[in-house]
Amino acid sequence: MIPEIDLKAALSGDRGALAQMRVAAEDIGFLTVKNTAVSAADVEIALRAYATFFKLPASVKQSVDMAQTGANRGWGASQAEQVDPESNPDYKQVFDCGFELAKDDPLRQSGLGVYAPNQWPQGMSEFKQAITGYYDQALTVSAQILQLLAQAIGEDADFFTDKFDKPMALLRGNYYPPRPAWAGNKDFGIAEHTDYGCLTLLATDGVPGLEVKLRDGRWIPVNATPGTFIVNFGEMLQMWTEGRVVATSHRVIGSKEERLSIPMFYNPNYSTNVAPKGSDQVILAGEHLTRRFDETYVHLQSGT
Ligand SMILES: O=C(O)CCC(=O)C(=O)O
Ligand SMILES: [Fe+2]
Repeated sequence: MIPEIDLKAALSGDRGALAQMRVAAEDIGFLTVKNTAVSAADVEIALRAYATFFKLPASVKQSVDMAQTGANRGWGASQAEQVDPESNPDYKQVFDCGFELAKDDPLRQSGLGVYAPNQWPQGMSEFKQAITGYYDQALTVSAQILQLLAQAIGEDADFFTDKFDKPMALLRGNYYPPRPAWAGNKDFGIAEHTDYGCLTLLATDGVPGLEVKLRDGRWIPVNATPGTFIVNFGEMLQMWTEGRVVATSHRVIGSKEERLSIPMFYNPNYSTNVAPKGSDQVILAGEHLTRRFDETYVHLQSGT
């Protein structure tokens, strides 16, 4: 039911893959992708690095707690994020890192949270190396998938290219501990939500957990083992394409088994106009994204 695309074949012009891409983008909002330049072993390196980080004592993780910097860089504790106002804050923990601007880029002085400096825990150079290595790989694959998407929806293959040369791309490690004994029906690993940006490239450790909401309201599981990826589209792209590309709700309830997932949230340059294509409005990608982050992070909400 969820289309699966062979990326290598698709990039060499397989028409069937483009048709699949169109169904994924316009109907379901999800696809799985295999045969990319990122191998299972590459993903395992990133998974192992995150696993090591999340097992550190809370006191060490607190040294890079994002609640201290006000930007989404570093560690986010359990309950730091509430993606669904109807549910309780999520019980997952996260570690976020983002795009590194060039040293002489004037945007570095801008103080924009979406380009904030990364926060790496002291004395863990292997962790930093593993995660930044995977970050670059995930950027490449995300850009390739967007190229296909552009073609699938009738744009030039390079429609997105210059709009993503300083991408507000956020790589996240999600750690879901076993579902806590106290968890009730308003508690989730991550509650029902749609992603905020354009494209999400998700790797997981293979433990099931992700569920996607169909139009009839049924929830179906989607799984991918290291080396294959789950891809979905976000609210910004839905708005930009006048609803042609759909942002589909998803969630993780969680189970007895702990689980790791690694989404790359791939978003355009801050100043890209992502207003509906046919309109004469101007909506800056960076402002749109910042507003959605502010609504989600418990530490950025006023009165809490
Ligand atoms: O862990 C997953 O499978 C999904 C995570 C997710 O939806 C998110 O981080 O936005
Ligand atoms: Fe998500």
